[in-house]
Amino acid sequence: MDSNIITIDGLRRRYRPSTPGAPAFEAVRGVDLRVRRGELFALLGTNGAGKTSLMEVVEGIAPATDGQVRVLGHDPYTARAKVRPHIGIMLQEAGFPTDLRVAEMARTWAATLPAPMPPEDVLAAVGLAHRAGVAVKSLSGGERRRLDLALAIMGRPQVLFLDEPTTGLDPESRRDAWELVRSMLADGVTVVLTTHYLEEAEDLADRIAIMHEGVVVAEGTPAEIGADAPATISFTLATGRPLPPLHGRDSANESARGVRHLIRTQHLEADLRILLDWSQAQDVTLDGLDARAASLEQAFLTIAAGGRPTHDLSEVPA
Ligand SMILES: Nc1ncnc2c1ncn2[C@@H]1O[C@H](COP(=O)(O)OP(=O)(O)OP(=O)(O)O)[C@@H](O)[C@H]1O
Repeated sequence: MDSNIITIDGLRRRYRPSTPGAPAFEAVRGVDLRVRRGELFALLGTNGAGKTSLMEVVEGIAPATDGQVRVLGHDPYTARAKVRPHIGIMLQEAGFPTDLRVAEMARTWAATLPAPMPPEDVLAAVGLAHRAGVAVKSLSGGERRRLDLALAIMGRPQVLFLDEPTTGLDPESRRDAWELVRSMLADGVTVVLTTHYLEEAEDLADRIAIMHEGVVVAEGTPAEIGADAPATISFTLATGRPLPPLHGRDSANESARGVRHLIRTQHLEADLRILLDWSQAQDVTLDGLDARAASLEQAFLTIAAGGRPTHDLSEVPA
């Protein structure tokens, strides 16, 4: 059996211009991705990177402008009837009728599914059992996200798409949602997640792709992506003076309290040792010294700043 449950090749999505004659906008600009059976794949990116535009095509909500997408072996748009019974979707904006009560909403949704889980069990799983009799429109933002999640998992999907599932949830509810997602993974469900919470991706994801301006600029396990990013060392010197030779690159800025140095390095320990030996020998203080290992967050910030982690790390030899 093919281990890839989703394949995406050369995907492009263009939006028609809102005014005649204006150029079309290409939100997804040639993306190739593979999602393996049973994994959690997280799609990250800056605002407007094209994540939702891509997800909508993979979910079968919108057609591709160009390229090929297969979900469970079918085109999710043209073969929607074959794909839809096996996928669960939690959109950013669900937009369901808000005057129904939570339990009615859950039962109504269950009636549309071939083999639903009992609605009461699903509401309990997302921590909404005590709100079953409340009108959906009266739920808080976080409670609505939980109801969205309940509806997405109710049909026992093979593939679950979660578009920013924990936005608006408080930290405890977020952890509860993660637990629920983990239990879905343990049951063999494949999960595709978009999120702005890097720790969520770092915690849950087997693999991650980071999008920027319509293309995937980094892909791998959280550790692989983080490892491509530089570690950083920062400190302030009261008076400007040349630093000793380092592996990493220094950028220095004048500040009210002296000169602020930011060193980006692939050799954190070695550079830190050089700096500490140097500061002791020179009898200077590294004020506000901060050293951070490479991380997914660093990789993301490098990309958001317009760089690509694997292309932006040329270092000067010590
Ligand atoms: N219907 C549309 N018509 C024209 N442009 C659109 C349309 N929908 C989205 N876009 C543009 O496409 C780009 C990608 O949007 P998209 O919503 O896919 O990004 P995103 O990565 O999901 O962003 P965010 O993290 O902010 O939700 C943005 O520049 C957006 O303005």
